[in-house]
Amino acid sequence: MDKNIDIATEKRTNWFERQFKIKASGSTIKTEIIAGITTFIAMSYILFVNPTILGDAGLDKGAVFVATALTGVVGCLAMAFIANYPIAVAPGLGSNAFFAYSVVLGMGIPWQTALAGVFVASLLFMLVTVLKVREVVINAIPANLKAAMAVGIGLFIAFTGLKQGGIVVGSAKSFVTITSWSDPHVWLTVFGLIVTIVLLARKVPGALFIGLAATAIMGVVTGLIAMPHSIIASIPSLAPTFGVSIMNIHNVFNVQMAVVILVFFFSVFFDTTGTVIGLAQQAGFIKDNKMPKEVGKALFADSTSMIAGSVFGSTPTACYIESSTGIAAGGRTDFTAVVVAIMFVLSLFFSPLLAVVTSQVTAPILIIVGSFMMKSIANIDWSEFEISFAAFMIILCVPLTYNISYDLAFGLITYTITMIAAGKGKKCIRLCMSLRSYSYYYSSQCTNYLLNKGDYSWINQL
Ligand SMILES: Nc1nc2[nH]cnc2c(=O)[nH]1
Repeated sequence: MDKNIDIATEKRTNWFERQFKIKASGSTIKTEIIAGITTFIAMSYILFVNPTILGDAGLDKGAVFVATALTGVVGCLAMAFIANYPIAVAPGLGSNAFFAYSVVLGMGIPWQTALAGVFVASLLFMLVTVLKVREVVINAIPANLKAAMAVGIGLFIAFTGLKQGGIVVGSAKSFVTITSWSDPHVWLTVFGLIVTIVLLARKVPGALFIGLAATAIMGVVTGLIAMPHSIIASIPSLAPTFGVSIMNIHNVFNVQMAVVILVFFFSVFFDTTGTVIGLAQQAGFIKDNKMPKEVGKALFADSTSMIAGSVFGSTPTACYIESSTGIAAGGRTDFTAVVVAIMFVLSLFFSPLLAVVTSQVTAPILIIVGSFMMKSIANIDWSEFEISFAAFMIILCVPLTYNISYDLAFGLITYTITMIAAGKGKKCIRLCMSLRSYSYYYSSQCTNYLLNKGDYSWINQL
């Protein structure tokens, strides 16, 4: 009898090891669990920040809370079982602020249509990954302009944070100005900002989450935020946002939405590619400076979760840079990502805490994440005027116009003018030609894939 139990346990252990290769990776189950929990703590603020930001755009907060958690579950499991990486996936901070404040409130696009745009962008992302046209996409927009977009969106997010927190206010004389400091809510934002930047500077794991929690507690203690009625409750309904993206797909066929879709697509694509390579480097997965084949699978996993997220009612997903905390804690296998997925499931019962996450509580995070995006400014070639002026126009106009289609248009038009004037017009034309020939080649590849439907071996070749 004991022998039978032993054999059964050994079989289970073998399955577990075959699946997650924990021993083979030089890790232990305990280390992987600790790594998963560490990553989750570092990123869990998104569960409360996402509903607050998307709530400003008119989405139901309870539904977005559930959509965020479910997207995290799908994303982490997809990353674990498709790419086998210890990387967590959830709706990205940055794209949600961009969705709410620029696309919906700035450009006046209904949130239902914007969500349909996220769905189309995620299909495009998946198509590009499956057809392996990574390089074409990477080369499609000049590197300097891509970097400028990230910087501009970073400035935009930080500006939104300053506005939400009440630190920067409107002015009839100078357009914007500093607050009068008479509103105590503004001081709550300042408190949160100071606590969070001190924690970040001291490299405390989960600094953003702890900063958010400290600001919310300070708000409740000082009476600036109402006490929540409870901490645990049943799961809110997903009905207000579920499937809305698909039902509104007919509204995305116009130029304005085409630009929004491209911006979502490009920002997710470059974010995921960059983050996965950075994290794979940290985990020691990159040998001989060769791009690991799992990068393609990670892009596929991310696009899968982005599709799921947009159907649930959430904004584009990202491979979370916070996964670096779990990797630093020793996480080396996909089991780390599975643990994060389990934590997301458990978090579904904590929705009442949403009530204490007001805009003063999220403002410090927006300002800080904006600063994270500034680092791309170093990738812009400031020595060549014909390049740098277009980049400058994009950076300047993203926060000032609140309208990404104008920014991209300003950037591309000034880039074309200055490049032609500098006698480098051929570079722009060559780019268009290569895009056209790639599109012919890959449309035939696409047909092949469709004819081979039912055969999923191609996932291994991503
Ligand atoms: N890479 C990445 N990490 C994040 N962590 C929180 N939001 C994001 C995001 O948009 N991208």
